[in-house]
Amino acid sequence: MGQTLEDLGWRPFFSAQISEDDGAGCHPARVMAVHRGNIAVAGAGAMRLIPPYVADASVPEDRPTVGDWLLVDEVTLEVRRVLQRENLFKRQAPGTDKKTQLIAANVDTLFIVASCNKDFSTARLERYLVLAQEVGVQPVVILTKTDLTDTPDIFVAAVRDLRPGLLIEAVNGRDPVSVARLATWCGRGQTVALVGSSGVGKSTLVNSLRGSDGIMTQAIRKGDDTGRHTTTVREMHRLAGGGWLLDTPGMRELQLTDAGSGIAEIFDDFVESAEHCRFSNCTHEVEPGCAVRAAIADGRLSAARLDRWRRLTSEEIYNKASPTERRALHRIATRVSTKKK
Ligand SMILES: Nc1nc2c(ncn2[C@@H]2O[C@H](COP(=O)(O)OP(=O)(O)OP(=O)(O)O)[C@@H](O)[C@H]2O)c(=O)[nH]1
Ligand SMILES: [Zn+2]
Repeated sequence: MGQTLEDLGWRPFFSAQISEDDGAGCHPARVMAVHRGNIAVAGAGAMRLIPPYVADASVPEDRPTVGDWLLVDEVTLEVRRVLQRENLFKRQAPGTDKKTQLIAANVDTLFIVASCNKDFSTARLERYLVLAQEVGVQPVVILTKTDLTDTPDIFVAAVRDLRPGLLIEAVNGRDPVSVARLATWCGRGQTVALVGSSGVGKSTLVNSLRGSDGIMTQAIRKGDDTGRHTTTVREMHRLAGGGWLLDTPGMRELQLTDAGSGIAEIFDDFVESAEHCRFSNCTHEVEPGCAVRAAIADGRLSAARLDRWRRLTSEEIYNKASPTERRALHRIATRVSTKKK
């Protein structure tokens, strides 16, 4: 195939992690797909299926996920170690044990997809921006279905208001010429991932970006002879421009977890304002001397954003809570709503 490590996204951040001791008998390879019993890795040589185990893995984060760079033993094909990641998408499995699931690693750009129609929601976009912030990945908001509105500028302006300097592209996802403007982030060795709610046009975008399907994914499928449905694996798709796309159901369903610092950064104006409230535990609802309500009253802060900030903050508390704490939160929530009646 004549593929180089650079084509796969290899760069100084990773090569700097290889020491002379590592040198002999092992080589770097990137995880192109994760199946139930093995992982597909690609390096300077051919794609191979290898066991997913790492000898001294103790926490889930030590295990390889799609997008990871590994040092693989040339003879035994064992994974010696997972190289330090530029970033990592993960989530807590639903249920009580809250096991950590790794979704994807080493993503350069997160496409946050929204459509120019009634489904458009800045609150949702804000959640994804928090996620990008938390993971440490560059977000680009992609507004789709520009062909279905006479006023795409209104949508673009609404997104621009969320955060100064935010990268925004408005496209008709079905038109390859229009989608071509996303090429900047999809070039050789670049990795992009995609989030956005159902129906906004992610698959359409993916199809336009992929052009004719990559040889990579076909090679992986051939090795996966169980005929398993593709949604059970996580894999990278080759893009026409030489980049890589991570599009998995897990990626699409990502929720905010441990997003505390991300929320604080996006709502830094609220956090700062709240420091001037008379009471440190001010809920900014009824308390006297509330600096946040004062700022809203004189137009420095927006009431709609206060609402979103509250929702994100309370959701974060809920996500971090243990099952017992969650039950307690439920009780409090029900008590509050009955009191209001
Ligand atoms: N007119 C127009 N239609 C679009 C555009 N993008 C997507 N669509 C249509 O919108 C519908 C939903 O698009 P999908 O690409 O399936 O949306 P999705 O985000 O992948 O949805 P899920 O698979 O549910 O996550 C399809 O009928 C697409 O043809 C666009 O830019 N313009
Ligand atoms: Zn207050």
